Amino acid sequence: MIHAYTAESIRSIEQVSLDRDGQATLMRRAAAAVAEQVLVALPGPLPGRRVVVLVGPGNNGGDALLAGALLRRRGLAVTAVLTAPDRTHAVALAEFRRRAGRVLAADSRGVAGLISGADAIVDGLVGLSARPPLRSPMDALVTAANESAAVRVAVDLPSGVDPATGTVDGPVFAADVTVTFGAVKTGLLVTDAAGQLICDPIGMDPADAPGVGVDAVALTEGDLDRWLPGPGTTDDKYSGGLVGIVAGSPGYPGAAVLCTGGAVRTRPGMVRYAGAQGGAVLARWPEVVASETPDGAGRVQAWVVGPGLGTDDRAMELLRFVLGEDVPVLVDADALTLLAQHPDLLAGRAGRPTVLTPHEREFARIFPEIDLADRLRAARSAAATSGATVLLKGHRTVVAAPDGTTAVNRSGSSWLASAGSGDVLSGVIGSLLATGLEPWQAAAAGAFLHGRAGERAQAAGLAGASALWDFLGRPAA
Ligand SMILES: NC(=O)C1=CN([C@@H]2O[C@H](COP(=O)(O)OP(=O)(O)OC[C@H]3O[C@@H](n4cnc5c(N)ncnc54)[C@H](O)[C@@H]3O)[C@@H](O)[C@H]2O)[C@@H](O)CC1
Ligand SMILES: [K+]
Repeated sequence: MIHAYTAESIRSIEQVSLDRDGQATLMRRAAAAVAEQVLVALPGPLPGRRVVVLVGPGNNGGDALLAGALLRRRGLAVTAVLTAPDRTHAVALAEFRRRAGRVLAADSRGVAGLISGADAIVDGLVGLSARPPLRSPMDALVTAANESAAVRVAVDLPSGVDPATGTVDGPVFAADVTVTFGAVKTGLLVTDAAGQLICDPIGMDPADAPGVGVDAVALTEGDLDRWLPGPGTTDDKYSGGLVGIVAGSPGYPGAAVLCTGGAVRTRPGMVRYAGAQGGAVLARWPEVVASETPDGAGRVQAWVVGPGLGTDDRAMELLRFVLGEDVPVLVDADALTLLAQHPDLLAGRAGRPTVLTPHEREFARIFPEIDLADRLRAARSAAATSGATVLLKGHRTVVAAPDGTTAVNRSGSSWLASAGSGDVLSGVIGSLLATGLEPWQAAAAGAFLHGRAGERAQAAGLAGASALWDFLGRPAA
């Protein structure tokens, strides 16, 4: 699991190391970590390779200059472009000059050509103290860097990203690799500008800083192995999780099949389908037990309601029934539209585990007063006000529990933005809810599995939401 921290927490963690090791040591370690990644990213003979280091006025620029000095020692041709020559980190600049690095002011002639012809660009414009949007000349340098074919390496954070929220306002350095120090900043989980994320402790340890807590997490494969062990010899269909699906309507029979498939392929428990599309569901999933209505379905340990359900009176009746049940309920798609029209339904579930899985348009319908610009804050405030766990879909899906526990999903590809993909996700999360995972765990693990299935389907050259089914299981060792 990746733990991420607010910028304020990072500063507290950093302070402990600063007091112990001193700033010069931390900067040297940071610079070494950055230089190493530039070398990794530039295969082949190194002497003469052209590196441009973009240098802002703070310590982030200092790290970048010291990394540039190390690269000079390896024989690379390094030019530092200074955005504020009179406020540049003096010690780092002196070291860079001592290694015969070339120094230019950002407004010098030839900077644009250097950037476009570089083999690697190191972004040391702004780090932890960044307050986007980037001001001139940083904005223009970042735009030029993004147009270059060079490998882009960000120091601590891609400039243009808000460290706390991951939001972007204006140009942002589109990093291939981000080398971050001490601990991951929350914004790095949310942004898609960071590329490959490498966290070098440089001697910092969150455990050293009293009172510092994790702000958000991102799951990794190991978490899934821990949370979802394979079935044991004493397991039966009940211990594997028994999920009920209320989905599909005459207009959208496919949603019932897609959603049920997500559940069938996620856990080895049992899936019940309750609704009018039992014929279509059973034709594809013979292992499912189908009934006409949820009240006649028999025992379930969690319900999923909404995909393709429609928004007519019948759909409303089904939603009312399911929300009246005591087991965990996941509300998706058309059922979210109905919830937006009848907020009382959710209020009536106080204390019973509920998961909402809106995309941004659905979210805006249910929570019209919440600003979506900061997706992390939006999901958190929706969870706090509704009492439900909220999974806000997006390129980086965010899951927030009512108590503020937050996960950001880092698996997946844009391939997942296809029709029916969300129906599969609901089925996946429903089956995880039925195994007894906490709602935020089920939602976060479901988003991870779904994203990973998207990556694997894409790698196999397959498209269409039903392709996800075959890739939800544990990858073969
Ligand atoms: N404190 C320490 O001892 C260490 C700090 N480290 C580095 O230091 C960085 C933080 O350094 P600083 O606090 O000096 O600040 P930064 O280097 O992040 O930012 C420098 C300055 O940029 C300006 N700025 C902010 N937003 C801007 C915008 N949108 N447009 C234009 N200018 C903007 C501000 O005046 C800010 O003070 C970390 O990200 C990391 O790279 C590392 O060297 C590890 C040790
Ligand atoms: K940076």
